[in-house]
Amino acid sequence: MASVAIAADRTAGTGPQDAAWNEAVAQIIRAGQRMDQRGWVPATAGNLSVRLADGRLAVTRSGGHKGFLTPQGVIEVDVEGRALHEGDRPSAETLLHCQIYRRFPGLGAVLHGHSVASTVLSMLTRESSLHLADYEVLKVFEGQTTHDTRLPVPLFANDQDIARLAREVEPHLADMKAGYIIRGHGVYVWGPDMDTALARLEGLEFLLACELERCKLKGGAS
Ligand SMILES: CSC[C@@H](O)[C@@H](O)C(=O)COP(=O)(O)O
Ligand SMILES: [Zn+2]
Repeated sequence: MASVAIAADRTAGTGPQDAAWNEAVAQIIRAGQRMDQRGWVPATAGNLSVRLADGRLAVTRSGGHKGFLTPQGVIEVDVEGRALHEGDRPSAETLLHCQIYRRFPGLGAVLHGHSVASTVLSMLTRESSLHLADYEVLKVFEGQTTHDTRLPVPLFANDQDIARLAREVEPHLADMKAGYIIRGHGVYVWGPDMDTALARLEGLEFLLACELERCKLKGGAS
């Protein structure tokens, strides 16, 4: 992924200054732009994070537009999701990112977006998962080698209490192959690095868009 120029004069309290941190910030900015171009982060929706090789966590600041991030829009948190620099307010959903990093030690990036397809499809069914089957693009997910498979994408009730939502998600995380969806809200997807996480998000969103089209043609949810 190409680098984004990082301003040298960071303001106090916005995080560390070093090459690895700046690269993580650049990846988050680029990914936010990509997600915005695809219409997956309307208004101030979505949040993005990177885990650096030394274990530091870089996450988007709460409330900003993720398509117009600057270096000041990315801040450092600890493994519990607490800002390390006074005055910083990390994403309201930081706990969900931290939970995923804790569960998967090799993980490098977590992405959350609010696409139309994930929002609408998750509100059309009462099932506890959406199922994606027979699509070639399923091979974008880890361990998938054929279209001839059926991947569940778990659905969880939306909740403004993120700690409670994290407790709902926790028992299911280890088995997830393609991320998960919060009903009427959006998707969480991850990968060993930002490029892979973005590819998986793009794959999942493509598949959800296909499912939405099929629903429209059939006149109901699958
Ligand atoms: C447009 S409101 C969206 C928020 O409530 C939330 O779901 C979200 O994705 C962004 O929150 P943020 O705190 O900026 O990371
Ligand atoms: Zn959200």
